[in-house]
Amino acid sequence: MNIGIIGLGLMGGSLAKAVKRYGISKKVYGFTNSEKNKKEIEELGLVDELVDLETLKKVSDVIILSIPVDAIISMFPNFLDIDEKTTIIDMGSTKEYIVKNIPTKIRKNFVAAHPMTGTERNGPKAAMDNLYEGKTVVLCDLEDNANFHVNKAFKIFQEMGMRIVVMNSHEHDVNACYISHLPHLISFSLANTVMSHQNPKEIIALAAGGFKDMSRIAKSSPRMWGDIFKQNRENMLLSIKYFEDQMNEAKKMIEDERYEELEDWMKRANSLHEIL
Ligand SMILES: NC(=O)C1=CN([C@@H]2O[C@H](COP(=O)(O)OP(=O)(O)OC[C@H]3O[C@@H](n4cnc5c(N)ncnc54)[C@H](O)[C@@H]3O)[C@@H](O)[C@H]2O)C=CC1
Ligand SMILES: O=C(O)C(=O)Cc1ccc(O)cc1
Repeated sequence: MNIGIIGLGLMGGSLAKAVKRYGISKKVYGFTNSEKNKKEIEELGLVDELVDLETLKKVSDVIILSIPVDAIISMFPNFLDIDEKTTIIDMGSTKEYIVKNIPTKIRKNFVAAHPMTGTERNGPKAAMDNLYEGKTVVLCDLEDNANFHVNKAFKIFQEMGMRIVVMNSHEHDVNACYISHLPHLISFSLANTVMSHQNPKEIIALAAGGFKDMSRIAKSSPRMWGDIFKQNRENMLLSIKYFEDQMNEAKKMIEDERYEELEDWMKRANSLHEIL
């Protein structure tokens, strides 16, 4: 089998490394729309060959889309003439909007996936050797795919040492919102709160582990996250409301000096770690 990867940043570059290491792909082809990245991809030796999109479509048995979630949607028209045996897999962080917009002609070929692994870094230099091993990948709405394509996707992810979870795309987006999208928004908010202070350097000079833990993902790509917040807008708005409710509850208890209640509130938060 030959795999073609569109977008060779953190996710695509790491995937290229994994499929090569496990011998999953005879040859690994890549396509990027960025001249700057081409040089880096070649210097890092991420793929066997960088090709244009039309060539990638012809030579690949499986096409992997590891580009921002709005770019995935913009790519759809390019795939209307692909061979019925070509599998397309997207790695986007949102799923419902993507699945809803897959053209009927390629719906059976298009497997919607979300690897639950990553970092705050982006671009080809962020590609890692062991990003996927032992991690979970969510596959969505598989009832709309042909078995031939589902089996190919299972084979690739299993051979990379991943655990597969199957879920509908709506449920995926609700869960991903609370476990990933809201935490990223909170981290961006915390970073902006500190950066809006009159002397952020003085504050940051005191930063210990807790602040570093909570602000690491505020370094993530605004381009990538802007698309995710847009595509998961409804779930984001609801989760922000619930988060505001918690902040307001804490604020009120501090205002009213109800410190025993505040402790109980924190004890309830501690219990998360009994199930994490
Ligand atoms: N960063 C993370 O931790 C995770 C990201 N994802 C998803 O994976 C996808 C890729 O994310 P990353 O690899 O982190 O981003 P990245 O920014 O590191 O890499 C994306 C690459 O795609 C290229 N690209 C953009 N539009 C393109 C187009 N139309 N044609 C060809 N190449 C194009 C860019 O030049 C860039 O190098 C996104 O959909 C994201 O939501 C999923 C799980 C984790
Ligand atoms: O860096 C981290 O801790 C992440 O949570 C990375 C991440 C980003 C986006 C995803 O869709 C999944 C994982």
